[in-house]
Amino acid sequence: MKKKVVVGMSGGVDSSVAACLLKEQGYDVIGVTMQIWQEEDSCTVEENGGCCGLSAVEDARRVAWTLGIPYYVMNFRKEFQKNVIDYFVAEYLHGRTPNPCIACNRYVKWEALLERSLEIGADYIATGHYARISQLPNGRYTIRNSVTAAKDQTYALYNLTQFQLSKTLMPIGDYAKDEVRKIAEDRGLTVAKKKDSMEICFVPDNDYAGFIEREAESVPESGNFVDKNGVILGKHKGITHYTVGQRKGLNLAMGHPVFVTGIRPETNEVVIGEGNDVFSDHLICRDVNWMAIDGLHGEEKEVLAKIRYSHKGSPCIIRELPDGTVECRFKEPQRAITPGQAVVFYEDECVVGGGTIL
Ligand SMILES: Nc1ncnc2c1ncn2[C@@H]1O[C@H](COP(=O)(O)OP(=O)(O)OP(=O)(O)O)[C@@H](O)[C@H]1O
Repeated sequence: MKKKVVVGMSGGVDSSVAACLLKEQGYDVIGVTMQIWQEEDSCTVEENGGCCGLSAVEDARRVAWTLGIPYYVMNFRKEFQKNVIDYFVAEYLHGRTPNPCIACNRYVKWEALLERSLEIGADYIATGHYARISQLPNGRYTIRNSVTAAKDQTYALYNLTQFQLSKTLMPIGDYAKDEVRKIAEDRGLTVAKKKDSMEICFVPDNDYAGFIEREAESVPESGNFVDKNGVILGKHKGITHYTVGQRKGLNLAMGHPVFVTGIRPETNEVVIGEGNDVFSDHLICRDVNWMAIDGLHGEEKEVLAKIRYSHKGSPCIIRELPDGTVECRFKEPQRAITPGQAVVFYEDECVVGGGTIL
């Protein structure tokens, strides 16, 4: 009997081609668009990057019709609100810089969608992510870099569980973006030339602070910019406007470039320093999800660590601390290690694991 796969269709070219390739490989394919954020009738592709609005649904439906596969829209707004929006707002209010795509992947795209897909008799779910899933000789599942380094999305997928990986297909990871567009064009899929989506789909114009002010129960108040000795340098607009490493928009005339080096929610202070103060050669992370290995078992390990989505990765040694957190010592100091962001460890292009920077 044909294996059944639910493909998460965002109306973009990548997930459309994922559905198309799986159909051609002989799977019984079902297309699903998750409604996760905006109201259906108030949202356009331009506004939200095409992840869940009416035009995304129309595009996905048209592709499903062209491919001759069943297509459904499922409501995941509650799951998205709780696991992504509430977390995003709370992290900023605590002076951290969250990565909502990682939370969305683990808890909404995988936990919620996989659960519902299994309930309707599917064997797998699939997405149009630029990453490849493999099973290692030790039996564990891991995620390997996409063949297209520029599109690689492994960083945002480090938090998937072994069970989730064992039930997932990512057929796009073997292709370059222009190959994906070519496949779409050859098969007559109307989304072949569609623009790529923005980084965070639910924040219009990248205005995080404005979004948080609309979502949070109370608006963050103005407070002091201080130097590392506590000397007051000026007034800030509220801690949610800042992230570690930030230089622009500080409105501080110090006569030389200054940067945010820390955020102190307990005293409502933003700490300011000079270029050198933004560099550090170590970090500690919590809630580590191991992927290629099942833990360090008291050993140290040399890996490549990425400290943000756009970071190219830097060599470091990791070791587990008695409280279960993991320490990461870099060979070279790194710029703007930011609490709340993920650190993801790689070995031979495979995700070893990752956690949240403290
Ligand atoms: N609202 C949604 N409903 C169903 N699946 C989704 C949705 N949003 C994203 N996905 C799935 O997650 C994958 C990665 O999402 P991302 O936002 O990075 O899109 P993308 O790389 O622009 O891909 P696409 O071209 O398919 O939009 C998509 O390819 C799709 O499979």
